[in-house]
Amino acid sequence: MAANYSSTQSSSPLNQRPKLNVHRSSSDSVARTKILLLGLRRAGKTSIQQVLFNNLPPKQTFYLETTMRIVKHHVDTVIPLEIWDCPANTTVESLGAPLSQFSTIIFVIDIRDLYNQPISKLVEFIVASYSDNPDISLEVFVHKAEKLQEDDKIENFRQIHERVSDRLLDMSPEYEQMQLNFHLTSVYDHSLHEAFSRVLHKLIESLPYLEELLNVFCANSQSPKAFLFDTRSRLYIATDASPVDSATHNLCCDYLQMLNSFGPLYKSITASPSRQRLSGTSTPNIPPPTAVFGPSPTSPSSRPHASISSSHSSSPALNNIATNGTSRRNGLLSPTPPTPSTPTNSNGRSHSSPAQPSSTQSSRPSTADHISISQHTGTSTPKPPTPGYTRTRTGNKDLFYPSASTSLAASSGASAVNTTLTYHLITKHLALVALIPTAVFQERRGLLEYNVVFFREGVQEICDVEEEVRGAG
Ligand SMILES: Nc1nc2c(ncn2[C@@H]2O[C@H](COP(=O)(O)OP(=O)(O)OP(=O)(O)O)[C@@H](O)[C@H]2O)c(=O)[nH]1
Repeated sequence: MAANYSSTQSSSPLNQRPKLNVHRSSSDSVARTKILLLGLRRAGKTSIQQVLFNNLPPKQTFYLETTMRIVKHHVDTVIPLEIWDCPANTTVESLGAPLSQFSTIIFVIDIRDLYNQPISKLVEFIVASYSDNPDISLEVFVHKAEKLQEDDKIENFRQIHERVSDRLLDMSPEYEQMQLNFHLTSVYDHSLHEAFSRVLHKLIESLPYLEELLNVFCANSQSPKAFLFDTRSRLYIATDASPVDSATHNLCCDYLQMLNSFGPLYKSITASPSRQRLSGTSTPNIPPPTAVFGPSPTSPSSRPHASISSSHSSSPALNNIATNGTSRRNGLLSPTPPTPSTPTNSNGRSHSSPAQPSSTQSSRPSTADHISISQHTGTSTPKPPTPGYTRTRTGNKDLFYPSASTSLAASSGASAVNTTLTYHLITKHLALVALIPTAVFQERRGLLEYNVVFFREGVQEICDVEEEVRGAG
């Protein structure tokens, strides 16, 4: 039920994405997307910023001091953000910058605050945005939702929504054109992460490409759901086309949090500080594991050498993601549905199709050492990981990509499918978290990781373009 009322946005975020509105400050070399965080005193603005981007434990928000002046926070995720945490008395005039500079306004209202004051303030900003920046994305976080019982929560949420709409309609029917999105949020559960992720999606120009990569990955890896997460904030940057259900999102978020917590316990002998310095891609959250895995990379190229391409799609990375049970035809890897009758050896190797990359580690791209060890706990509670990593060398760069997995026991019924939750670091700050049927994970592990290589390549290309635009624009 929560999923139904947590956000009132009706159409796809893709349709609502405003034009790229970025500004470079004199002290900053990158152009940042600006987000305005507004609301009355003690509404929870600073808590939201600190919990999401500073890893502040929710309980410690109690000790935050009142914000006396505007504080600008720089956040580097898939797009560079500048979040303005404003004091309660900020007005359009005292803001010190035109609203046209901002891409999004997030207005925070305490869910128990049904009085006029917050609604008047919100309406003031909506009216000003209408004339200054009609493309701005207006988001209302009805916050501290966990404080109320389910029925009261829904009722208060409805009332706040209704009062804002009525007030705008009373002023002028033209304000109805302003698209307002309401979200129920709390720092004490995952609703805040889910809501902020949805806000972020409207700002990511490259979202359709990331989504397409995820769609292709899911289709070819038999994954029912995959997320691309920002590892530090645990916001999901993109997901595949299947609907997001809160339970799955929460599970993936928890797994990421657990990996973030346990990551520092793992250390690789091969990943010496000098190597990590050389790479410039140390992974602060999940350093590589203690064991020494596999041989050192020998090829100077990070690109897998499989010469697989397709004329059907514009992205080489998309084309190259292989399916479970692939066959090589005319130099292409093309999908063939896995046939149960195909004889396989204990490693899942198909005897009928020697060219299949799905079955063995050795058939994976030769220049990437793929070693990842999964942990099968037989429980749905994520346990400390036994991560692995992929090491890839690009020119003089030595890149480490930790990976981990845990199996989740099917809840009930003989027909229930056991699922494995997998984690693969994709870029310095982005990770792919996917649900994979355990049977597929065990039997087609090589292929899965093969697909991850191409997925990673696609995402890195997109991030490079984004960086180039922001840096040069
Ligand atoms: N129950 C609950 N309390 C919250 C939540 N978020 C924030 N709080 C509490 O609300 C209080 C105010 O939080 P702040 O983040 O300082 O609020 P603010 O809007 O920045 O306040 P000002 O700086 O005065 O404008 C703190 O005691 C927080 O612990 C939430 O989701 N649930």
